[in-house]
Parts: sequence; C-alpha cells; structure tokens
Amino acid sequence: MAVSGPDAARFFYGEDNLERHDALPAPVVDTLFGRGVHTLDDQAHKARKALFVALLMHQDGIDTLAALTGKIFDEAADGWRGGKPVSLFDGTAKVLADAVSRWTGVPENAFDLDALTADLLAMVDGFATLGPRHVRARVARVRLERRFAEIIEAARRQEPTDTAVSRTAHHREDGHLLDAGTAAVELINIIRPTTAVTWFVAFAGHALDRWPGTRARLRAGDDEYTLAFVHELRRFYPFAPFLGARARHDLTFQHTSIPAGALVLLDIYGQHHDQRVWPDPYEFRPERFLGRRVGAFELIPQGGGDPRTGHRCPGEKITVAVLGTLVQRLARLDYYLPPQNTAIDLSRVPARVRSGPRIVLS
Ligand code: HEM
Repeated sequence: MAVSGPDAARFFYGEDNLERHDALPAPVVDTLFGRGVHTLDDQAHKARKALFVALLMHQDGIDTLAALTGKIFDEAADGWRGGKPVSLFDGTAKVLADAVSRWTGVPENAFDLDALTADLLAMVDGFATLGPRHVRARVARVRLERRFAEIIEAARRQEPTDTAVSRTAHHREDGHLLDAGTAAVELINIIRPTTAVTWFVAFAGHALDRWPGTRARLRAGDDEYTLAFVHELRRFYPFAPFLGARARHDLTFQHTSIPAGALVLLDIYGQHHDQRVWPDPYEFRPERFLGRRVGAFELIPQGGGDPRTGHRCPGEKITVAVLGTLVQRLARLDYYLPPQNTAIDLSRVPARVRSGPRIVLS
C-alpha cells in the first residue's frame, strides 16, 4: 500500500507501526545499502544507529567535511579551466569521493580515486535497474566490501583514533566488535551516500541554468538563501522515489486497513509535489523556504522524524552543509553550458541530468 503526505510520513515513522527487516528487496540490499543499519529494527537498530549519530551529527565534524569538500572543489575547478567541456557530475563525484575518504580516514593509497569513485557511483546508479547497470552495481559492492573489510582489519591492528574508519572498526555492540564485513558495510554507508550528493550538485547546475535569477544571492554568499536553495533542490528534484517498510501488526491508516506483514510505501516524490503542502509545487522557488520552519515530516528526501531514534538519514546535516558549500562555489564560477540535452532523465532511478550537465569554464 502506498501512502503520501505529512500524516503518512508521521504514520510511517510512528513508534511500533512498521519494521524494516524483509522490507527492502534483495536487489536494493545487494547494491545500494548492504546488510547493515538500513535493515535493522528495535534494539539492534538503536545500537548501530548510535555509531552513525556519533560520527555524522557532530557540528565540528560536519563543518570540517564541508570545508574540506570546498577546498578540493576549488582545486578541481582550477583544473577544469581552459575551454574544454567538463561533466559537472563526474567532476563533482571525484571531489566528493576524495573529500569523504580523507575525512573518514581511509588510508591514502588504499584506492585509485577514479576507480573508487566509479564503484561508489555504480552502487547508487544501478540499484533500481535490471541489466548491465545493476550487474555493475553488484560487482562494485562485492569489490568495495572486500577492500573495506581489509581496511577495518588493518585499523583493528592499530591503536584506536578519532577517525570514522577507526571508530567503526572498534565499535562494539553487546561487548563484541562487528564482524569485519558488517563494519565495512557501515563504513561504505558513510562514503557512498556522501558521494551521492553529486546528483544534487548536478541538479543545482540544472537549476542555475533554468532559473538564473537564483544565482546572485548564492554568489553573494547569502547563507539563509543558500539553505533555502538547498532545501528547494532536495524538494523539487527526484532522488529516492519512495521508502518501504512492513506492517508489524494489523494497522489502520486513514480508514484503510493494512494487514500485518503488508508492504507500506511512503511516496516521497508525491509528498514533495503535493500542493496542499507546497503551493505551486512544480515551480522551483527557493523563497518558499525563507522564514519557514520545516516540520520533521514535511521535507523528507532523506526520511522523516528524528534521525537519532528512527531510520531518518543521519547524514542529512552533512548533505545540507556540503551542498551549501558547493552551490555557492558553483554560482561563483564563470562557466557556460554548450549546446546539450539537459533534460532530467526520469528513466533512471535516481533521475539525473541527461548531459551531466557539461560546463565550460573560461
Ligand atoms: C544524496 C544525499 C542523501 C540522500 C538523498 C539520502 C537519503 C536517505 C534515505 C531516504 C534514507 C532512508 C531513511 C529511512 O529508511 O527511513 C537514508 C538513510 C541513511 N543515510 Fe542517507 N541520504 C543522503 C546522504 C547521506 C549521507 C551524506 C550519509 C552519511 C554521511 C548518509 C547516511 C545514511 C545512513 C547511515 C542511513 C541509514 C539510517 C538508518 O537506517 O537508521 N546519507 N538516507
């Protein structure tokens, strides 16, 4: 059963209504998420989630990652100059994979950066599609889980430090370390989705092209407007289309019965384009977020409710901070879009800008 709207989100995240194990299709687990925190419930979820909250929701750490990403983006953009078209998508993905690897403390020579970036993108790009992209996603997951398990084992042979690699390696539940494979899955659950912010940077390139009036306040470094722009990006453009969970017992939602075990889908895209919540939902208008307090169940590209206790994404603050830094930098770059097809390709999940977009820096 599909449900939509803030009341549906409240119901979806309501204590004791739904559970996650067995809710995600195997093709999604075997590519995008791995067998980790996304599939846990109750006490097991609480214990695992504590690790992510500690690693990802600390303001100093968020600021450090955003600043590092900005610095690496500036260096990369210098290399994009010279008149040749560059894919904003590919260029940004490499910046993000580099920044998050350094921030989490992945040993410097553990990966070839291009190969790592390609594998991280493949896991996101192929989870919802059968065929070659899906095969590529599975191969990427197997390869990265194996390599990250080695990195976890190496970290265990060293004194604990403050990095995410070390803290994941030494994280204990019920007094026991996680097996190295599971610890690897959870480390990838930080590195992969940070790289996935690429999709939204590409959407920002699309938005700046379609609505050039949005550029000035970003360029000026107006942080309040930048936050509004980032929220509007995450509302307007499609990313995760829906979330799934199973009814723990017989339930009723808005007079409709949901039998125990039934799959409940929360329609994210539908909620973000519901005009009762967002007037003129198909207009890209960052101003709608200025001065607006966003409720915990209204804007849900990364889930709803409380990320500390429920399944809501613990990386949302990181996403917002990193995107804010990058969209301001993008707005300040002097570039143009050569002729290309910038349509949003909805046949892909996640959708993406068909051409990248490709930009030319002067
Ligand atoms: C492109 C940006 C991102 C999007 C669209 C996104 C979206 C989501 C969604 C929809 C969920 C599932 C919520 C649920 O099951 O109720 C989720 C969970 C999660 N996300 Fe993100 N995310 C993003 C970025 C990040 C980042 C940057 C990190 C880490 C640095 C991260 C780490 C996680 C983790 C660990 C979970 C599992 C939480 C749990 O099951 O308790 N995500 N994300």
